[in-house]
Amino acid sequence: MRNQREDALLVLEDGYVLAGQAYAAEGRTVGEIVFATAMTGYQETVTDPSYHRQIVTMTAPHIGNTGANDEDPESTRIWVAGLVVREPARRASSWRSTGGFEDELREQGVVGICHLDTRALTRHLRDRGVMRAGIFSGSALPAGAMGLDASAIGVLVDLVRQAPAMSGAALAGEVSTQERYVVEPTGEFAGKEPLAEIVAVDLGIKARTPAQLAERGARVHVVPQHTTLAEIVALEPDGVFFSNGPGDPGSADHEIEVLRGVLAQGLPFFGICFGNQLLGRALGYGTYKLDYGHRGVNQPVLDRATGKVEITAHNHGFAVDAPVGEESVAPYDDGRFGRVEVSHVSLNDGVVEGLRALDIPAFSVQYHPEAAAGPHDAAHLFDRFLELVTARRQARSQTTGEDA
Ligand SMILES: NC(=O)CC[C@H](N)C(=O)O
Repeated sequence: MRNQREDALLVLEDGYVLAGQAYAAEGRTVGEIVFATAMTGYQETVTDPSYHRQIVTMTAPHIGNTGANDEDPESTRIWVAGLVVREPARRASSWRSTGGFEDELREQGVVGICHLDTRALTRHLRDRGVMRAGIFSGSALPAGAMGLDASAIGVLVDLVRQAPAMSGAALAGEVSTQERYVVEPTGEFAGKEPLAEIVAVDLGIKARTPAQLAERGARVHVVPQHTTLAEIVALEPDGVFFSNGPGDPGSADHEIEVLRGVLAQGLPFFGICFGNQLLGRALGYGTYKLDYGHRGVNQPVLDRATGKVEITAHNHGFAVDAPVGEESVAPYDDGRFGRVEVSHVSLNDGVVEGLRALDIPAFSVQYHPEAAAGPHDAAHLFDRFLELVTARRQARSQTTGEDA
């Protein structure tokens, strides 16, 4: 905790400005400003690689209350481009805490701002849509800026407008692992022959995702974003998984080409979030940018097949443009991948939240069944994937057995 905070400004590309005080590191940062409504899980949020190049506004008014620990991060570093909080905790209190959250952010150089009206900011973003923004504090503030001098603010707005836009951004390669690694089965499956071999393409993967598969008996080969179809096939997987990740799915051409190859081989496929958008695109549907996206851990989603509602974790700014209602023939290549249905929709705004192919073993969801942080309502989707991959493994071993 610090006693003296520097002045800070939050400046949006449309000229909206809020004054506050420096939080975490001082200096300057730019990115797309979004808001996240989770009341818990701030460590999981800031370490989610899908937030790369985004400044995250926490709508929960107190951040840092439970400190920081080494167990909750979802990746090896903090990815958010900046953090906006109403009121930093003055004292961390939790038996799990091993340090302060703000200290952790500062050590990793994350520039933030606090003591500003995050409710007004969130309403502004809901009205106008998410946009680029910058946080400026300490020596990054030009003279007169805190007095809202027009030319000083103009300089900052110009800096914000020079930042790259999220639309069109291809960012998965910037967050993906550079080296392949393996997550072995855990729990009751530890040390046993894996039930299945799964290749998980890391487009910004969260640690809980391979962990969920490993807990169900799979051996998970986590591979870099630039992995080719031939490299995936060489690992002889029983199924392929595409993770969440930052950026615009409309720019992920390499991934879509690889995914079409995976689907054409009949390999079982499961995708989460970015992975759902890429399945949509591989099948020939479009994607589009939402006005302000879904980010939080209490988003209601309807499973259209069962009529059940799941309360789920979300972090997405783009969505798939596919017809909700009757099944449709996937438009790609004259329908070579057969029929598809929108399996899940958001009960807040009707946005497509899941896809299921009816003629090939592929499905995906726009939300986060790995639930880190968030409710565990959707964990059964990992069971569904394991059923697909183990069924294929059994069918394959029977064929090999007959051949032998
Ligand atoms: N969490 C994710 O995978 C996000 C996917 C994509 N970058 C979006 O914002 O919609």
